[in-house]
Amino acid sequence: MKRATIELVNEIGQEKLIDEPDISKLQYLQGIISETLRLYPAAPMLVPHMSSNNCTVEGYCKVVIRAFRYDIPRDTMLLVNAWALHRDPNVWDDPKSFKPEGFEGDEVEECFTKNDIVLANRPRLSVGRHLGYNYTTMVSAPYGDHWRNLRRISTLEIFSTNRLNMFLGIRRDEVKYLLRKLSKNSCQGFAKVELKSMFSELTFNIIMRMVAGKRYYGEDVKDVEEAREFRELASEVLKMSGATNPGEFVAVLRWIDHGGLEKKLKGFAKRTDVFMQGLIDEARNKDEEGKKTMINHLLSLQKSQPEYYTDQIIKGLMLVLILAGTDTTAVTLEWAMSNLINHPDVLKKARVELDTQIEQDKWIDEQDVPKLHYLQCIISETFRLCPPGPFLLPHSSSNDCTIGGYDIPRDTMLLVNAWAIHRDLELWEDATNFKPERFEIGEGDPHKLMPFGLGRRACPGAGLAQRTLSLTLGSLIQCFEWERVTKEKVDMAEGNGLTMPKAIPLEAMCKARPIMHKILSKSMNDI
Ligand code: HEM
Repeated sequence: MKRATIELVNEIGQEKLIDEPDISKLQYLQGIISETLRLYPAAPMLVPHMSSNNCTVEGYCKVVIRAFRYDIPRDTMLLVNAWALHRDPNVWDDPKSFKPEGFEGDEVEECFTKNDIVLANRPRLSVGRHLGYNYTTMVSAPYGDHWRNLRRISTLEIFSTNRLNMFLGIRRDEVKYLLRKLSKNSCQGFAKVELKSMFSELTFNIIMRMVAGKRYYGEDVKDVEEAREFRELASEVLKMSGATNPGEFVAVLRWIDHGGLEKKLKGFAKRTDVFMQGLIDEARNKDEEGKKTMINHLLSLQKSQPEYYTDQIIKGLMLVLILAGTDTTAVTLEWAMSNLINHPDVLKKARVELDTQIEQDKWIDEQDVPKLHYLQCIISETFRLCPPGPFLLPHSSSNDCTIGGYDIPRDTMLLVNAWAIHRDLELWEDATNFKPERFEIGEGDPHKLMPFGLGRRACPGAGLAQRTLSLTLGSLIQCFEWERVTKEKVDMAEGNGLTMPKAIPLEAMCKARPIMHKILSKSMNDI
């Protein structure tokens, strides 16, 4: 009580009544609430869950220091004993005592750690100032109430299971466009295809159809001029968002840029803003309430809460989805296919799984994915060896802190070398080889694989990315035979860029399998 009172007086003063925006400053008060919920959870067994399909529950047991995996049949009731977990002596020090300060220590798990809070900030880079509407978008905003608000909006209005299910039709439709394009010359025999640009078109079309209901790449583009402008902007935006002034990372190099990057970013941000505003105005003028695009949805919320859902917030959200949600997924698909083509045995095993788990002649659907364990392992192994964000995104310390025994001053930029952690010989057996099987038996500590980051600032789009990856990769394996263009293995050299691209875009030989003819013969609505 005494410590909480001192914190309140220090952070708020004696005259002012506490208000909700003050809460983020009151770490000890939050510790008291967390500690109360730990010892006295209001729902000790949570609420019963029910498995709607056969599934596997995987985890890591700290008591016996090994991973476990249980096969659970459909219609099983699952009760989570939160009360017992909260008092487990293998997880908590002195579990029966009431100690709010435990939530300040580094030893406490994941999102409760002090470092997770201290490092949930972002450095103020030029990209965030110009393209990120002066650090107000979800990616660039400092840790605080505004950022929390954006995460809340995105969790509820964009990435909720309900919303993702609503957009399933778009993902299926776009994957079908891809399959059709690939099968153009490959129905009679093997044909050479360049996959990088196809994956890029797929992910841009998926995101832009979700955001604005527009297709800007490939066939069936409605407004050719608007699409051309978008494509030009998109390719520049991706280049620019990865652009950094070396001076922002190493102070000695500040002289290098002379303001060149700043100037470019400024002009470019203006053009992007005009384009996004155009899309919002168009949706507003048409007032298509029933149309289920993200813009329409956010505009309907704007009507009831105009102070919250301003045009700028909506444009920021659109931009973030385009920047963070396209190239990342496209690059992962390209690395995954490169790995598969270099490992025909893995490709074969994945196809056998698809052919046995999915009814004959039926095209894979997102609902089939939980049955496709090996496909999931291939995606995890691709993330391990080829993380699209090798350094995650830059974090910044909002206070002095200690990381692994090092004293780190406030406002230090932190880059996490996920690429190196994913190949650390102490963490992974046979670390440099592509072996999806390692994930079949569980790979120990789940935190050592971090393609989406960890903690508060972790990627909110992971669910959407996983769905798109599974459906696309599953379809490519199910519908085509794949071979290398030459006898040589696919070159796996890494190029430069914010999202780690392949240095040489992937080309491969593909031949349509019989199921492709069935898919092509059905109309979009039948499949
Ligand atoms: C394979 C696909 C993807 C990968 C590997 C990936 C990876 C990441 C990583 C590493 C971060 C930074 C985490 C950190 O700061 O520590 C991040 C942040 C973010 N990602 Fe993703 N991402 C992917 C797809 C997506 C998609 C599809 C979307 C949305 C459509 C998305 C939206 C975001 C946003 C908004 C952030 C910023 C979160 C914040 O700062 O609060 N990502 N992502």
